[in-house]
Amino acid sequence: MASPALPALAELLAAAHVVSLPLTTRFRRIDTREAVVFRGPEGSTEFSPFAEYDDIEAATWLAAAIDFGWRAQPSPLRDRIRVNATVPAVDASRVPEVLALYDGCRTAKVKVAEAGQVLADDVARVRAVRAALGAEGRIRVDGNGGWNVDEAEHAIHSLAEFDLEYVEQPCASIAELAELRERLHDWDIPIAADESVRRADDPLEVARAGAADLLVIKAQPLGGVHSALDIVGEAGLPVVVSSALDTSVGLSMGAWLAASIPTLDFDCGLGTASLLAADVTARPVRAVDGFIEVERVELDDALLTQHAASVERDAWWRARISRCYEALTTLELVRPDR
Ligand SMILES: O=C(O)CCC(=O)C1=CC=C[C@@H](O)[C@@H]1C(=O)O
Ligand SMILES: [Mg+2]
Repeated sequence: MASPALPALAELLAAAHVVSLPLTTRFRRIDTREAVVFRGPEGSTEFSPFAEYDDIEAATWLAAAIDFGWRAQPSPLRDRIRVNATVPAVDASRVPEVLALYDGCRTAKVKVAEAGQVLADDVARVRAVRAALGAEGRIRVDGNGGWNVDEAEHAIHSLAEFDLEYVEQPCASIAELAELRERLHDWDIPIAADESVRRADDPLEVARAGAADLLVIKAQPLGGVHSALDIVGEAGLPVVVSSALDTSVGLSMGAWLAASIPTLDFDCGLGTASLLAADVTARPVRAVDGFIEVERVELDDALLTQHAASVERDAWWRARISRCYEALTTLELVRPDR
């Protein structure tokens, strides 16, 4: 499929606001989230690849921002999305305080396998989540590729008593996921792929390899709503739409994607506005009674000014946008299938 025409770089830069938002809880080893939000002709949109991503990887996130801000979106099939609470790798004693940030969520995703922690930390955290949610609650864990196959097998056996809905990216590689899936065959614990989708050269490889039971799908890393929908259609596996720790604008992109997927059986990881201590809109996309609304987000000028990034960071992001824009014109060489 040919890429739609890009807006001019000058138009993108003129529409851009670079912000730095404090987090309520340390997550992915960061305390502030930097993002660029834009007022596009179709509505507000976001570009917020993590700082360590190179320009080629970040260019796909820019394609997503352009898609959502400059291109008409599919008609949503639902007007609200059920979301999960996201529990960072905090001490078990902090679990009630973190869960309290998510109004009415019946599902929690718990970070495990954090560098510098041990399995007992994970077990204590997941135990505290089960105690807080009760028997009806759904618990999934996310290892972010932090275990090898033996460690993952051992950890999952230790966590199985808490009745896991699935385990997200327990190991880093597709080959490891496939082996672990074999070993867990009799345990009936599904494996979800996240990094093996969003950071892979080919997001469908993990599905083709039969290395996962479901896919975690994120709008920005997959090039936007249209592109992610194509991937979901081709993968033929159940999916969970999740955030990239976006501002409410990026979350609205994720919500739009989730609302456009015909079958959505899992609660989505789009409740993460609760991890931000500030946002770019007066009406943040936060869980109410366990759901977020599917709607366009209005940027708030006062908040954009209040949380504007420093002059240096603003210049860094604008230079990054310019380089990614340049890379977008050559991206087809990198990903010939899209
Ligand atoms: O899925 C969720 O519940 C929230 C989003 C989330 O966990 C993540 C957002 C951003 C970066 C990732 O490290 C992380 C993830 O691994 O899924
Ligand atoms: Mg993940």
